[in-house]
Amino acid sequence: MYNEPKFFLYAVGIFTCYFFFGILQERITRGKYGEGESEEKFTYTLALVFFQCIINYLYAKIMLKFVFKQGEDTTRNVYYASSSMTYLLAMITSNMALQWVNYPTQVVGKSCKPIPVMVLGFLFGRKSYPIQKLMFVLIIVIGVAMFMFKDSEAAKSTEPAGLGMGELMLIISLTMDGLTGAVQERMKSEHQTRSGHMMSNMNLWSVGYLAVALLLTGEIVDFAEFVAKYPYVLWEMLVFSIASAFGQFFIFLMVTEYGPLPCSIVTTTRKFFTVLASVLFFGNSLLNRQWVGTILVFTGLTLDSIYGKSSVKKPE
Ligand SMILES: Nc1ncnc2c1ncn2[C@@H]1O[C@H](COP(=O)(O)OP(=O)(O)O)[C@@H](O)[C@H]1O
Repeated sequence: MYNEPKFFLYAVGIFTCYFFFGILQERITRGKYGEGESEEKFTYTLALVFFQCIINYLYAKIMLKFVFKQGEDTTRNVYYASSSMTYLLAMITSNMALQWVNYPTQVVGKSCKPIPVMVLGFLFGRKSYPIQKLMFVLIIVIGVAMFMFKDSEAAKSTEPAGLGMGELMLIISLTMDGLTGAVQERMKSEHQTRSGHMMSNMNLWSVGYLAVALLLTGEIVDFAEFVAKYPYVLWEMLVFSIASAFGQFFIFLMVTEYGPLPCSIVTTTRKFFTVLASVLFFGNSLLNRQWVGTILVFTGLTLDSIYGKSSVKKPE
């Protein structure tokens, strides 16, 4: 699978778009608005995701109309309704986790994603994997976590060791990622849902949920006041959402053609390569632990690409 040109193309698409996505996201959410006393931060997660989902939806619709004609969609609405809810909750809780844990901890936590995707895919997605696949995925995840883990940052954390709110948010987020994958697995096997349909419908449902949430929380009012003061933030949000739409397009191609598990392996590997590239780019050398992590990631990926192909249930 990994050596198929199409898989490689989708992976490169995800790597490239999410690279820009990350930069733009940081610019918006960590940027400083205003001067001195009146300096403010951007705290409008719901509004940002709302905007993002609208652009994702429009992009999917445009692609469906002009580029990829994907015919009739027979997918049950309950699948779209539930997977978009879990997809949103995964994004929101992983954002919320940042209030309690630092960014590196969040990334390490979320790099375990392939594990809940496998486990919940098995429990609720009617998908089973050979045991060796589970082993290879574990090797990759342990490698990524070892590579990313920052002893110094973790030691500095003000939170007591163990399960705090941040960890709880990450666990909820990972569970939601796993459930999203499980429902997508069902759409794929029962309805052969195509990428454009899945992307447009999941984002449309999400826009609906977010509209309600924006009204109920009153965030819409605060956000409108913020935009009135700093209108250029809308422009930044637009560029960010376009990067998101391009990236998500490849994500949905990957999910519908290869499945949520390979997709989560690619997105996890992407995070690893981003950090590896930045370490090397800035001329830093790898710590011993990071070398071991790197070797584990490459070993896991190689083994998975050679021996991890088959899924037990689904005839290819
Ligand atoms: N299976 C999926 N279905 C729909 N969207 C997904 C899926 N996997 C990832 N995405 C989208 O891609 C974004 C980035 O995913 P990822 O790189 O795994 O990071 P994280 O989940 O930690 O934010 C997610 O926020 C989500 O919008």
